[in-house]
Amino acid sequence: MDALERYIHDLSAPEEPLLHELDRETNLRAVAPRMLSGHIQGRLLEMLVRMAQPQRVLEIGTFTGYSALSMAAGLEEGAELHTVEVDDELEELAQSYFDRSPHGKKIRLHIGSALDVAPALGGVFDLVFIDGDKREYPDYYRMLLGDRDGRPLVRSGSVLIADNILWSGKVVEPVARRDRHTQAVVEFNRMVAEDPRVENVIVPLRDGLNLIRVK
Ligand SMILES: C[S@@+](CC[C@H](N)C(=O)[O-])C[C@H]1O[C@@H](n2cnc3c(N)ncnc32)[C@H](O)[C@@H]1O
Repeated sequence: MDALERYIHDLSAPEEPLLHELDRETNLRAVAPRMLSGHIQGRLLEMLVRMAQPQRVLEIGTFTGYSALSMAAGLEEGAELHTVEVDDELEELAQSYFDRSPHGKKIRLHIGSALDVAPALGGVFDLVFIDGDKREYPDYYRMLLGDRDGRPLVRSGSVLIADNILWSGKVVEPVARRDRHTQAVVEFNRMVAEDPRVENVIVPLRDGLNLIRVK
């Protein structure tokens, strides 16, 4: 961690001990621990949830549960967070941390692809954190806005937060060098920027967040 990063960490709200433990355990046990949101992004997600006061949150891509627990900490009592993970091997670890957290009872963990699970949950979501497979980002967006089956999963005023939308800077590489992940992230960002139904701003925190509000 460089001096500026250390400064940011030291002068932001500290990481909850349970989240610190989850970060460490993820680093010991998970195949790609870098996928975890981490202290500062987790605190930002918590803050955004606290400000938007959603009653119903959807997360696409639970991984070990760090971002779900961060968002749940910002949720009011009675509000709920549905988090969807396609890899059933992650279920036990994520659920064990949800069970230990005072905010865990607000979280419902679903195993399966969000493209199947989310529409089946019914209703609309006030806030969505998109953090699944980058190659599927355009499909997640179509699903959420109702462009797949005519039934939107969001409403006017809903907030979408998409992670990794700078994809380690590869989004500005020449077209010929782009792999499938990069192509999909570039397509997603363009879809959002050209969609008159939403307004958005890209925040260059960590690997980039696209903050999107449905008009
Ligand atoms: C970047 S990680 C999520 C990190 C987590 N949100 C956090 O901040 O700690 C992406 C996760 O999405 C999952 N995933 C990929 N495709 C998915 C899909 N279609 N539906 C649900 N989860 C999916 C992967 O298995 C992986 O665990």
